[in-house]
Amino acid sequence: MDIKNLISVILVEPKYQGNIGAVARSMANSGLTDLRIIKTIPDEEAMHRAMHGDYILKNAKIYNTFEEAIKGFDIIAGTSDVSKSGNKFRRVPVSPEYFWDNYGLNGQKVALVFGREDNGLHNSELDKCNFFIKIIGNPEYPVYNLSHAVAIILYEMIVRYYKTNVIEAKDVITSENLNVLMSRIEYLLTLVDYKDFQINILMTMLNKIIGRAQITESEFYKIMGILRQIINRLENKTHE
Ligand SMILES: C[S@@+](CC[C@H](N)C(=O)[O-])C[C@H]1O[C@@H](n2cnc3c(N)ncnc32)[C@H](O)[C@@H]1O
Repeated sequence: MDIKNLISVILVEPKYQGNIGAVARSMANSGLTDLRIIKTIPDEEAMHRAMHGDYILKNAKIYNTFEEAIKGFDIIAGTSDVSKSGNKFRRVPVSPEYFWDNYGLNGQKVALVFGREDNGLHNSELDKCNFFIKIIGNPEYPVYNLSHAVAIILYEMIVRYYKTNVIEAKDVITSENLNVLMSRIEYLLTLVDYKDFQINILMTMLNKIIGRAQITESEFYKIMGILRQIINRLENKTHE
Protein backbone atom coordinates (compact mmCIF):
# COMPACT_ATOMS: atom_id res chain seq x y z
CA MET A 1 0.00 0.00 0.00
CA ASP A 2 1.35 3.42 -0.95
CA ILE A 3 -0.11 6.08 1.35
CA LYS A 4 1.03 8.81 -1.05
CA ASN A 5 -1.66 7.84 -3.53
CA LEU A 6 -4.31 7.08 -0.95
CA ILE A 7 -4.31 9.78 1.70
CA SER A 8 -4.95 13.46 1.03
CA VAL A 9 -5.20 16.54 3.22
CA ILE A 10 -7.91 19.11 2.57
CA LEU A 11 -7.71 22.55 4.19
CA VAL A 12 -10.98 24.45 4.17
CA GLU A 13 -10.43 28.18 3.66
CA PRO A 14 -7.29 28.48 5.79
CA LYS A 15 -6.52 32.08 6.74
CA TYR A 16 -2.88 32.03 7.76
CA GLN A 17 -0.16 31.36 5.23
CA GLY A 18 2.16 30.20 8.00
CA ASN A 19 -0.26 27.39 8.83
CA ILE A 20 -0.54 26.31 5.20
CA GLY A 21 3.25 26.08 4.97
CA ALA A 22 3.53 24.16 8.23
CA VAL A 23 0.89 21.69 6.99
CA ALA A 24 2.89 21.10 3.80
CA ARG A 25 6.00 20.47 5.89
CA SER A 26 4.21 17.88 8.06
CA MET A 27 2.87 16.20 4.95
CA ALA A 28 6.41 15.93 3.60
CA ASN A 29 7.53 14.46 6.96
CA SER A 30 4.76 11.89 6.68
CA GLY A 31 5.27 10.95 3.04
CA LEU A 32 2.06 12.52 1.73
CA THR A 33 1.85 14.76 -1.31
CA ASP A 34 -1.77 15.49 -2.19
CA LEU A 35 -2.77 18.79 -0.59
CA ARG A 36 -6.10 20.34 -1.53
CA ILE A 37 -7.00 23.82 -0.40
CA ILE A 38 -10.37 25.48 -0.64
CA LYS A 39 -10.21 29.10 -1.76
CA THR A 40 -6.81 30.15 -0.35
CA ILE A 41 -3.78 30.30 -2.64
CA PRO A 42 -0.41 29.65 -0.93
CA ASP A 43 1.99 32.60 -1.15
CA GLU A 44 5.68 33.23 -0.42
CA GLU A 45 5.20 33.07 3.33
CA ALA A 46 3.66 29.60 3.06
CA MET A 47 6.55 28.50 0.79
CA HIS A 48 9.02 29.74 3.35
CA ARG A 49 7.32 27.89 6.21
CA ALA A 50 7.04 24.67 4.17
CA MET A 51 10.86 24.27 3.96
CA HIS A 52 11.47 20.97 2.13
CA GLY A 53 7.72 20.54 1.72
CA ASP A 54 7.55 23.40 -0.80
CA TYR A 55 6.97 20.98 -3.71
CA ILE A 56 3.69 20.01 -2.01
CA LEU A 57 2.54 23.63 -2.10
CA LYS A 58 3.61 24.06 -5.71
CA ASN A 59 1.43 21.08 -6.64
CA ALA A 60 -1.45 21.91 -4.28
CA LYS A 61 -4.88 21.83 -5.93
CA ILE A 62 -7.08 24.83 -5.26
CA TYR A 63 -10.86 24.38 -5.22
CA ASN A 64 -13.75 26.79 -4.96
CA THR A 65 -16.14 24.49 -3.16
CA PHE A 66 -16.04 21.75 -0.54
CA GLU A 67 -18.01 19.41 -2.82
CA GLU A 68 -15.40 19.62 -5.61
CA ALA A 69 -12.50 19.04 -3.20
CA ILE A 70 -13.94 15.84 -1.67
CA LYS A 71 -14.87 14.16 -4.96
CA GLY A 72 -13.48 10.66 -5.53
CA PHE A 73 -12.69 9.66 -1.92
CA ASP A 74 -13.96 6.51 -0.18
CA ILE A 75 -13.59 7.97 3.30
CA ILE A 76 -14.03 11.62 4.20
CA ALA A 77 -12.77 12.28 7.70
CA GLY A 78 -13.59 15.66 9.17
CA THR A 79 -11.67 16.92 12.18
CA SER A 80 -12.71 19.06 15.12
CA ASP A 81 -12.13 19.57 18.79
CA VAL A 82 -15.91 18.87 19.14
CA SER A 83 -16.24 19.79 22.81
CA LYS A 84 -16.91 23.47 22.22
CA SER A 85 -19.50 22.76 19.57
CA GLY A 86 -20.53 19.27 20.66
CA ASN A 87 -24.17 19.34 19.75
CA LYS A 88 -23.54 20.34 16.16
CA PHE A 89 -22.10 16.87 15.50
CA ARG A 90 -24.37 14.25 14.15
CA ARG A 91 -21.82 11.46 14.48
CA VAL A 92 -19.63 10.14 17.25
CA PRO A 93 -16.05 11.44 17.26
CA VAL A 94 -13.19 8.92 17.06
CA SER A 95 -9.57 9.32 18.13
CA PRO A 96 -6.84 9.44 15.46
CA GLU A 97 -5.48 6.14 16.84
CA TYR A 98 -8.84 4.41 16.46
CA PHE A 99 -9.33 5.83 12.99
CA TRP A 100 -5.96 4.62 11.65
CA ASP A 101 -6.16 1.26 13.42
CA ASN A 102 -9.58 0.42 12.04
CA TYR A 103 -10.32 2.37 8.87
CA GLY A 104 -7.72 4.79 7.54
CA LEU A 105 -5.09 2.31 6.36
CA ASN A 106 -7.32 -0.26 4.68
CA GLY A 107 -6.36 0.68 1.13
CA GLN A 108 -9.27 3.05 0.58
CA LYS A 109 -8.87 6.64 -0.59
CA VAL A 110 -9.00 8.91 2.45
CA ALA A 111 -9.52 12.68 2.66
CA LEU A 112 -8.55 14.27 5.98
CA VAL A 113 -10.49 17.50 6.21
CA PHE A 114 -9.35 20.38 8.44
CA GLY A 115 -11.41 23.46 9.20
CA ARG A 116 -10.93 27.20 9.29
CA GLU A 117 -8.73 28.63 12.05
CA ASP A 118 -11.55 30.84 13.35
CA ASN A 119 -14.66 28.67 13.12
CA GLY A 120 -13.69 25.20 11.99
CA LEU A 121 -15.94 23.21 9.65
CA HIS A 122 -19.52 24.28 8.98
CA ASN A 123 -22.48 21.98 9.68
CA SER A 124 -23.11 21.49 5.98
CA GLU A 125 -19.49 20.30 5.56
CA LEU A 126 -19.58 18.07 8.62
CA ASP A 127 -22.67 16.39 7.20
CA LYS A 128 -20.65 15.29 4.17
CA CYS A 129 -17.99 13.53 6.30
CA ASN A 130 -18.24 9.84 7.23
CA PHE A 131 -15.95 10.22 10.23
CA PHE A 132 -15.08 12.90 12.76
CA ILE A 133 -11.64 12.67 14.25
CA LYS A 134 -11.05 14.36 17.56
CA ILE A 135 -7.64 14.74 19.19
CA ILE A 136 -7.75 14.60 22.96
CA GLY A 137 -6.56 17.77 24.63
CA ASN A 138 -6.86 19.70 27.86
CA PRO A 139 -10.66 19.82 28.42
CA GLU A 140 -10.34 23.50 29.21
CA TYR A 141 -8.50 24.20 25.95
CA PRO A 142 -8.78 21.31 23.48
CA VAL A 143 -8.46 23.43 20.32
CA TYR A 144 -5.16 22.86 18.57
CA ASN A 145 -3.52 25.11 16.06
CA LEU A 146 -4.52 23.91 12.58
CA SER A 147 -1.04 22.77 11.56
CA HIS A 148 -0.46 21.07 14.90
CA ALA A 149 -3.72 19.13 14.53
CA VAL A 150 -2.58 18.00 11.07
CA ALA A 151 0.82 16.94 12.43
CA ILE A 152 -0.69 14.90 15.26
CA ILE A 153 -3.11 13.05 12.99
CA LEU A 154 -0.42 12.36 10.37
CA TYR A 155 1.97 11.19 13.07
CA GLU A 156 -0.54 8.56 14.22
CA MET A 157 -0.85 7.49 10.59
CA ILE A 158 2.86 7.19 9.88
CA VAL A 159 3.58 5.22 13.05
CA ARG A 160 1.10 2.58 11.95
CA TYR A 161 2.11 2.70 8.31
CA TYR A 162 5.77 2.01 9.03
CA LYS A 163 4.91 -0.65 11.56
CA THR A 164 2.89 -2.61 9.06
CA ASN A 165 4.66 -1.77 5.83
CA VAL A 166 8.29 -1.25 6.68
CA ILE A 167 9.25 -3.10 9.82
CA GLU A 168 6.95 -6.07 9.48
CA ALA A 169 7.38 -6.47 5.78
CA LYS A 170 11.11 -5.98 5.44
CA ASP A 171 13.09 -6.16 8.68
CA VAL A 172 11.31 -8.21 11.24
CA ILE A 173 12.79 -11.57 12.22
CA THR A 174 11.65 -14.52 10.10
CA SER A 175 9.70 -17.30 11.82
CA GLU A 176 12.60 -19.63 11.02
CA ASN A 177 15.09 -17.42 12.88
CA LEU A 178 12.62 -16.92 15.70
CA ASN A 179 12.59 -20.72 16.17
CA VAL A 180 16.41 -20.77 16.12
CA LEU A 181 16.49 -18.06 18.80
CA MET A 182 13.93 -19.81 20.99
CA SER A 183 15.74 -23.15 20.81
CA ARG A 184 19.02 -21.45 21.78
CA ILE A 185 17.33 -19.90 24.80
CA GLU A 186 15.83 -23.26 25.69
CA TYR A 187 19.24 -24.91 25.46
CA LEU A 188 20.72 -22.17 27.68
CA LEU A 189 18.06 -22.88 30.32
CA THR A 190 18.96 -26.60 30.29
CA LEU A 191 22.63 -25.71 30.72
CA VAL A 192 21.83 -23.80 33.91
CA ASP A 193 19.78 -26.75 35.22
CA TYR A 194 16.23 -25.53 34.90
CA LYS A 195 13.75 -28.42 35.25
CA ASP A 196 11.61 -29.43 32.25
CA PHE A 197 8.39 -28.07 33.72
CA GLN A 198 10.09 -24.73 34.49
CA ILE A 199 11.49 -24.56 30.99
CA ASN A 200 8.01 -25.11 29.53
CA ILE A 201 6.57 -22.25 31.56
CA LEU A 202 9.46 -19.91 30.81
CA MET A 203 9.49 -20.71 27.11
CA THR A 204 5.78 -19.95 26.82
CA MET A 205 6.35 -16.60 28.52
CA LEU A 206 9.46 -15.75 26.50
CA ASN A 207 7.71 -16.68 23.26
CA LYS A 208 5.05 -14.12 24.03
CA ILE A 209 7.51 -11.41 25.04
CA ILE A 210 9.81 -11.92 22.06
CA GLY A 211 6.84 -12.14 19.70
CA ARG A 212 5.52 -8.80 20.99
CA ALA A 213 8.93 -7.19 20.69
CA GLN A 214 8.95 -7.63 16.88
CA ILE A 215 12.72 -7.82 16.87
CA THR A 216 14.52 -7.13 13.62
CA GLU A 217 16.93 -9.45 11.81
CA SER A 218 19.96 -7.40 12.88
CA GLU A 219 18.80 -7.50 16.51
CA PHE A 220 18.37 -11.26 16.12
CA TYR A 221 22.02 -11.68 15.07
CA LYS A 222 23.21 -9.53 17.98
CA ILE A 223 21.19 -11.54 20.52
CA MET A 224 22.45 -14.79 18.98
CA GLY A 225 26.01 -13.49 19.40
CA ILE A 226 25.44 -12.84 23.10
CA LEU A 227 23.83 -16.25 23.60
CA ARG A 228 26.70 -17.95 21.78
CA GLN A 229 29.24 -16.38 24.16
CA ILE A 230 27.28 -17.39 27.25
CA ILE A 231 26.66 -20.93 25.99
CA ASN A 232 30.35 -21.41 25.03
CA ARG A 233 31.48 -20.38 28.49
CA LEU A 234 28.97 -22.61 30.22
CA GLU A 235 29.88 -25.58 27.99
CA ASN A 236 33.59 -25.05 28.65
CA LYS A 237 32.92 -24.90 32.38
CA THR A 238 31.02 -28.20 32.36
CA HIS A 239 33.88 -29.84 30.44
CA GLU A 240 36.57 -28.54 32.85
C1 LIG B 1 -8.05 26.39 15.33
S1 LIG B 1 -9.05 25.06 14.93
C2 LIG B 1 -10.64 25.75 14.73
C3 LIG B 1 -11.42 25.70 15.94
C4 LIG B 1 -12.85 26.11 15.74
N1 LIG B 1 -13.23 26.95 16.83
C5 LIG B 1 -13.80 24.93 15.64
O1 LIG B 1 -14.91 25.04 16.09
O2 LIG B 1 -13.46 23.88 15.04
C6 LIG B 1 -8.66 24.74 13.25
C7 LIG B 1 -8.83 23.30 12.85
O3 LIG B 1 -7.85 22.49 13.49
C8 LIG B 1 -8.38 21.18 13.69
N2 LIG B 1 -8.42 20.91 15.13
C9 LIG B 1 -8.12 21.74 16.14
N3 LIG B 1 -8.23 21.13 17.33
C10 LIG B 1 -8.61 19.86 17.07
C11 LIG B 1 -8.88 18.72 17.88
N4 LIG B 1 -8.79 18.75 19.20
N5 LIG B 1 -9.22 17.57 17.26
C12 LIG B 1 -9.29 17.50 15.92
N6 LIG B 1 -9.07 18.55 15.11
C13 LIG B 1 -8.71 19.70 15.67
C14 LIG B 1 -9.78 21.19 13.08
O4 LIG B 1 -9.69 20.81 11.73
C15 LIG B 1 -10.15 22.66 13.19
O5 LIG B 1 -11.17 23.00 12.29
